[in-house]
Amino acid sequence: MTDAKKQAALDYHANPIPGKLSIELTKPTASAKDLALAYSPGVAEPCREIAKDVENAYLYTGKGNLVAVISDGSAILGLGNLGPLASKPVMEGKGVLFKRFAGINSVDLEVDAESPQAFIDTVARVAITWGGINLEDIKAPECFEIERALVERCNIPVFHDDQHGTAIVTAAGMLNALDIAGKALDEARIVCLGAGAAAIACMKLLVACGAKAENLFMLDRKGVIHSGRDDLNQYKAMFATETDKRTLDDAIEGADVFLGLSGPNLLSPEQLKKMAANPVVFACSNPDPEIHPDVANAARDDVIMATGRSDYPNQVNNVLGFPFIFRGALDVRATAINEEMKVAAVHALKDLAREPVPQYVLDAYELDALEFGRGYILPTPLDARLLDRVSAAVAQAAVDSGVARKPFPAHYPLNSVDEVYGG
Ligand SMILES: NC(=O)C1=CN([C@@H]2O[C@H](COP(=O)(O)OP(=O)(O)OC[C@H]3O[C@@H](n4cnc5c(N)ncnc54)[C@H](OP(=O)(O)O)[C@@H]3O)[C@@H](O)[C@H]2O)C=CC1
Ligand SMILES: CC(=O)C(=O)O
Ligand SMILES: [Mg+2]
Repeated sequence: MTDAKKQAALDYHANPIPGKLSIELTKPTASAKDLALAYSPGVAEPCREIAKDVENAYLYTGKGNLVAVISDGSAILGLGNLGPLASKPVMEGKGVLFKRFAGINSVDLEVDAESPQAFIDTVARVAITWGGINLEDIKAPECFEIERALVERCNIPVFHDDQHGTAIVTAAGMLNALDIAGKALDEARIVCLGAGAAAIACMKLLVACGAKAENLFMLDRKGVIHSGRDDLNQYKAMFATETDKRTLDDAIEGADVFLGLSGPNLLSPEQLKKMAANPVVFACSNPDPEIHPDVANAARDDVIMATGRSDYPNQVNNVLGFPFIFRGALDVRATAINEEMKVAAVHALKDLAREPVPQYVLDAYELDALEFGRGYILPTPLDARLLDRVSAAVAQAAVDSGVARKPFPAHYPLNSVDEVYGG
């Protein structure tokens, strides 16, 4: 970013008041009578009802439309471990996206925990407060055990966005991009740079969608993850291949796909030139991709290029997933976000990209035209149809797979966030 853009970003966060979120009141408070309902003595009545039946918390408090965005700051975007407080702008940012795109209220919680177990215990003790938990920017491998333990201990959806949100959006974009390239997922040779939270989940979901394990190379800081290595954790070991390739230079030769979930500027133009025809490059590291789109497009004119950023075409970013996945899950009061719900979200996203783009989206991106193809493999976050398409698909999958505690919402389809509480 230029110095001017960096200053603009700081000004945006600082002015007119610090931060990006505020809390609003939903009930009248103008009179003494109002206060007697909102607080003492009236507030005692819902307390008594919830004590009789915990389900009443959904009726008398904001729990059912409230998601906690929780981080320990150990893997903030691609910036690394900057600690919990430095993660707050990102967590507030996720809250902005929850509210703006799905009408979901959120609180951000930055936890200064001395160990994964301390983090788990802290979150588990306060989990009853919310309708769902979105774990964010927690590094691998700790994130896997943290999510597993919290799923087990909480009876609300617990979802590590960097794993599953990213994997859902990546899989949808990948299916479309390969289709445009004239290639099939089950034949594509895929190189994944990064072997952390996002990378492991993306590769697992791509395999579930049809990618062949023998066509995958995953790399971490030490190079290709192969079966001769004795320094692999159990999550990386699942992707260890029998190969003599050791470096990105070796693995990238003839590859159909490069998926970057690692750090900035790690794929060179020379390496991109070694890929097969019509290469698909998802350089998803934020804020700076593994290869800048301008550099990639200059290196070859047949590349199908995506990044995690909002300021270039083809944004492959979990913002296309988590707001709507939680919307659908909350609206059927799902106890979990399971594989069926994730796959339903993949297909809803993939299919929406093939429909004509509304004029307001073109206006928002200052474009004359946008249609399914190399420069448009996924809907943009500003496409209001995401709210209904993805949420409805997720809600239906929750009902069909038996994790919903309420039927498919009668107030769907959702045309806007103004409709999320029904009529
Ligand atoms: N576009 C999107 O929607 C999303 C993008 N991301 C991006 O993905 C990246 C990883 O995030 P996340 O998985 O949460 O973080 P993790 O800390 O869990 O994983 C980071 C991984 O990147 C690897 N890595 C870092 N530097 C290098 C390098 N120089 N060469 C090879 N591998 C490297 C690490 O290797 P090692 O294991 O050896 O340490 C590790 O496997 C970030 O840049 C983040 O912004 C994440 C989520 C969503
Ligand atoms: C987008 C996101 O969640 C990340 O880069 O970590
Ligand atoms: Mg993240």
